[in-house]
Amino acid sequence: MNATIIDGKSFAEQTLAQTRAEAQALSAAGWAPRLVSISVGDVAAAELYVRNQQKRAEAAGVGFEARNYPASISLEQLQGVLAGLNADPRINGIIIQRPLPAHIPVKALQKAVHPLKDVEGMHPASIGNIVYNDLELGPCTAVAAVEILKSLPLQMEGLNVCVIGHSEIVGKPIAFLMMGLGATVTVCHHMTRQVAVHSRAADAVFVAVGKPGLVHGDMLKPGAALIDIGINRVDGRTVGDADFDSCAEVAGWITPVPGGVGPVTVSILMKNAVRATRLQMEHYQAAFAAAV
Ligand SMILES: NC(=O)C1=CN([C@@H]2O[C@H](COP(=O)(O)OP(=O)(O)OC[C@H]3O[C@@H](n4cnc5c(N)ncnc54)[C@H](OP(=O)(O)O)[C@@H]3O)[C@@H](O)[C@H]2O)C=CC1
Ligand SMILES: Nc1nc(=O)c2c([nH]1)NC[C@@H]1CN(c3ccc(C(=O)N[C@@H](CCC(=O)O)C(=O)O)cc3)C=[N+]21
Repeated sequence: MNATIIDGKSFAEQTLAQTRAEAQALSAAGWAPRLVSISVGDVAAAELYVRNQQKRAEAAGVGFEARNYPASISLEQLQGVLAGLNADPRINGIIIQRPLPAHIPVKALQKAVHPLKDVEGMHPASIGNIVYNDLELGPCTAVAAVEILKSLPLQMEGLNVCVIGHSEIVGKPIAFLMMGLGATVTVCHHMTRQVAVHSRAADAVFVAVGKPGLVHGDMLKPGAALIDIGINRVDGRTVGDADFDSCAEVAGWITPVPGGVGPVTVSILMKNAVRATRLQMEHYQAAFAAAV
């Protein structure tokens, strides 16, 4: 094996330690950070994520409440729930777990989360801000994947990057973040003719598709960094989108699954929760100062 295995757990711990200190300071000021997670219908897909969020929130000193709504709930009812959470000053962040049932349009729901409580960075306004390189509340998974790459001894300017998968939540924001850092970005998806042609030319490959074994060692340039974002359950085990063994032979660095991007994503979510709480406190203080 050639690749250095990137330790996402210890990376996440560093971020969490900082977040814990900030959460304590906010709590002392009467602004204890608090998150609400909303799952609708089939909760299995996001269950692991929610469980890890709950655990990490407790460790970071962030309040956490997981809510499940039945698949029969309407968009209007969910918008009502969100309006209540937006208006509640004790709630500082709202996470809408994906996937949602087919009758709930995800964009309409994300739009109903107040932008200051959008801890996953998925409100159309937050997504739009990425184009302006304004990352106050960036989308956690994309930010996590990019922060991992930034920690490697590679120069981001001019780096040839291949992103496989172009979802709104992962692939597209990664492409924008990397462009913002000066990389040259190629984005592949299910209509791309030969993904291997693009991935083999890249110094860094991000993969977020949801297909185990999609990326093989022969699709990589020797020494490249491989950031595997996929989370798949196969025979009761969690695996990524890369065939780990063959990729580790060729890559210079590789993120394992589990223990790679996943824990870092959760730590960025907690960081965003603290940041959102601080923004809300400042917003409130400014409004109060203007009123007196
Ligand atoms: N670690 C973490 O924190 C997170 C991990 N994940 C994981 O990442 C993976 C992707 O999630 P998500 O982005 O939400 O998934 P989506 O299903 O929304 O998107 C998958 C993307 O992969 C593309 N795709 C499908 N088949 C191929 C192919 N053969 N070659 C290249 N691209 C292809 C699709 O393209 P098209 O639209 O054109 O079909 C689409 O853009 C999942 O395993 C998920 O569990 C997700 C979020 C967070
Ligand atoms: N709105 C929304 N945002 C998401 O980011 C989102 C989502 N919905 N729906 C579900 C997927 C999946 N996902 C995971 C993130 C981290 C781990 C994680 O922490 N995994 C650990 C543990 C794995 C294990 O123990 O098996 C690891 O990779 O080491 C898992 C899964 C986020 N997703």
